[in-house]
Amino acid sequence: MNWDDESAYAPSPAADRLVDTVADGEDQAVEAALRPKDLGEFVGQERVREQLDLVLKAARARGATADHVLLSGAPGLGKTTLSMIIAAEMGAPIRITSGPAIQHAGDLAAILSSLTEGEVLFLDEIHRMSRPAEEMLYMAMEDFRVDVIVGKGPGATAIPLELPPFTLVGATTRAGLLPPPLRDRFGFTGHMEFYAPAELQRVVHRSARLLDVAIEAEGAAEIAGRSRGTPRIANRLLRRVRDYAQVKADGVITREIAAQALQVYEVDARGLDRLDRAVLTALLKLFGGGPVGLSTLAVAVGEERETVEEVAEPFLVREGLLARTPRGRVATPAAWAHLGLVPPGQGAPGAGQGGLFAE
Ligand SMILES: Nc1ncnc2c1ncn2[C@@H]1O[C@H](COP(=O)(O)OP(=O)(O)OP(=O)(O)O)[C@@H](O)[C@H]1O
Repeated sequence: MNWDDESAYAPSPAADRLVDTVADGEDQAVEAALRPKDLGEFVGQERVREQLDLVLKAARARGATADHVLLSGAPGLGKTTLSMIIAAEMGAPIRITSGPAIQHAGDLAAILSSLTEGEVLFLDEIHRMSRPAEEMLYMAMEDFRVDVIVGKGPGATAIPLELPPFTLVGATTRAGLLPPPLRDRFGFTGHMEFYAPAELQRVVHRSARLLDVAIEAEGAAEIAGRSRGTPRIANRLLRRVRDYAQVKADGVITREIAAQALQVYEVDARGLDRLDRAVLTALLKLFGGGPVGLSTLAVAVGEERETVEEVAEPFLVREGLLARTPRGRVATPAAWAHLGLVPPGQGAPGAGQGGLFAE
């Protein structure tokens, strides 16, 4: 994706998917209530948690401001939550902004110059900051100083401005997009992984308790298994299943209720939704499992090329259901199994075609 392109900021055509990783309005309204408040409450991410715990404890023992922290990982894995925990653990206030909101170096200078000593500055999508702002940030991170340019042209002068020590917490979906000079200025880098089902089950239990929802262990496991390794999706599915349990049952989320509810919302046992299944079904049924070109596949499902490539495929690839090869998209044996279809030539005699088109 070209980050300088205005269209990159437009909502994704699949933005209202229940399994979308980006927060919608409803998510934002409830997420504040569901965020863990300290490292002890933060589920999973053992390595990052343990290392961060050491960094923060050491800073506290020295009476110093914590080193700058870079958090990388997919949306909805808890980067914002961790930044708030860092501030809370350091007993410091937090300021939250994002790369796209800082288009001019002056925007950044205004924020930096108003920070108080020890404050945490959370910069989400740090890879989308403008180049001049990025260059100003280098100096601010290293020397706690910025040069504010006053005037224009030959008469312009740089006025140095001292900053109080602060902790920058940068978040990015792709650490590889950051220029090395910026990456190198972080004292600690934590890579957030997708969550294991057992961890998501704990997230669901915790959220259910906070939302005052009755849930059985197997109900939480059912939701966790369909949440694509992402707490934000787990919390969203939990809210939809809660609605279903209230309307169709006695309000208690059991395994059956969770499965029935998510069938209504078309999120299958592995977390694939209608779009994912449409792509996979076309690949298997129309193209015999591939290889097929991306454009052809997109036409077959009636979606834009970009939607298939950027919205549907990453999860299918991660799940080992689809492979991107130089000759085109190819389904894996797991894809056939997941949709209950038999690859051509592998069925019982006479079952090939029937299996291919079986539901
Ligand atoms: N480890 C965790 N334990 C419990 N809940 C979590 C955890 N990580 C995330 N959550 C929950 O998931 C939701 C999304 O988390 P958060 O906003 O921190 O993600 P993010 O990585 O910052 O996403 P984005 O990149 O879109 O800003 C929050 O409501 C939070 O409560």
